[in-house]
Amino acid sequence: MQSPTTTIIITATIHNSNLTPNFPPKFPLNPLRLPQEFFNRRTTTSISMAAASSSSSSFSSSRFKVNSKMGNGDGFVTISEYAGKGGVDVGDDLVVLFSHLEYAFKRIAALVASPANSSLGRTSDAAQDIASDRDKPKPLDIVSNEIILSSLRNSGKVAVMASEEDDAPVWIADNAPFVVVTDPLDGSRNIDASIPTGTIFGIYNRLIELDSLPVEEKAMLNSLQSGSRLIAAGYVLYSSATIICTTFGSGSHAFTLDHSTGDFVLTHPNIKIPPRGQIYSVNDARYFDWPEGLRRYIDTIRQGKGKFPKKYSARYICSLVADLHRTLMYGGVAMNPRDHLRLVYEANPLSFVVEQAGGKGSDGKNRILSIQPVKLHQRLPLFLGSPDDIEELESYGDVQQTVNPGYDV
Ligand SMILES: O=P(O)(O)OC[C@H]1O[C@](O)(COP(=O)(O)O)[C@@H](O)[C@@H]1O
Repeated sequence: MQSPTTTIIITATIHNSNLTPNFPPKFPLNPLRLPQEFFNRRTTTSISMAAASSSSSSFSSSRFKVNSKMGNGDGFVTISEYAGKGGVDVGDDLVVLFSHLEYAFKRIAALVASPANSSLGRTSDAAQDIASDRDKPKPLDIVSNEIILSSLRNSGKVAVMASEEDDAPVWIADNAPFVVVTDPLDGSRNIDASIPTGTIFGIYNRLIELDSLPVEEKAMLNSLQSGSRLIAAGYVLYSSATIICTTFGSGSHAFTLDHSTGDFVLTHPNIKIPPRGQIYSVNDARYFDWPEGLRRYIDTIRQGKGKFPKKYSARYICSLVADLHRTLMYGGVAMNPRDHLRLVYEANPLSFVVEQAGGKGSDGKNRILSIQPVKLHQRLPLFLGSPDDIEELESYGDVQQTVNPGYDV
């Protein structure tokens, strides 16, 4: 289905005396395997990162630098190296958990890219018979959920996992330090068209003050922590490249899967979302179900009559992680104005990443990370993006879609 990052290795002998003496290149044309000089030029630039902002964090990572000394001296920095003692030092427990998560993400990347699994993207006949709801979990969602659960169990570091695919949180181990919330495979209904999909995850400390409660109760309360208590979060984009974009509370950083080594290597350190973009991302077939304020906002920026005096362009993949990743790179606003996306599994982790990149996450009125979840599968409108764009959008007041008739596609 989806193709993994492609490594082109030029092996042909070129018989053309007009070509420069340096051609053909003696190295594989893999962007993650550029010649040492090239990578050194980029990595010798030290990158300062702001102090961790979450007071509940179990580690402290005041100011730190990423430079060419980090890693194995080959110019590559893996997530473990970045997060480990030579890097930001988030603590051994979190480094171990991440290495197990990475394994799960690689398995899901292989799964969504495998021709053998194309039928898993469809809702099973049995499921179709009992429900017309388009939210019905598909086999790929379920398999991805099991992959993540198995990695979390094997890590020994997770007390409870709450997943969009499960009705209730799964208690895993009594004394393990972390709580993981996840949407294992978002956008899976796009899979038959090879459109990018994603995993979303958030990590909290286990609340030890709840340890004496019955299992079901402590599982639920640990999972309902406010987004402001996240100690790490991120998303994985399964697209032309497989990318983990993550934050430990001190900037957002993206690591790209190098298929030649199986490592996720740091390719986008300290991402900064542009303060304003020129792209809006929304399913605007819903225009006539929108409230007046949102219609006016979109009409205004389309015509270049907003605070930014240029006409905006529209982009909408209908795959949240992909729409957000583009927004982080280019700026603008990605939104779903109806109460469709989940606070615990989607809005909170993604807002943490966006805020750490200098952007904003809002429900149209309030900062997402300050909303206390009251239900595990709570849904809400979600607006993520450049700070100036989100502020302008919020200034229209009436931007949350309350009409939600349910949509077939
Ligand atoms: O139908 P809408 O409102 O455009 O929703 C699209 C959004 O739904 C999602 O597919 C998630 O919904 P599901 O949980 O039903 O898969 C996102 O990836 C996407 O951004």
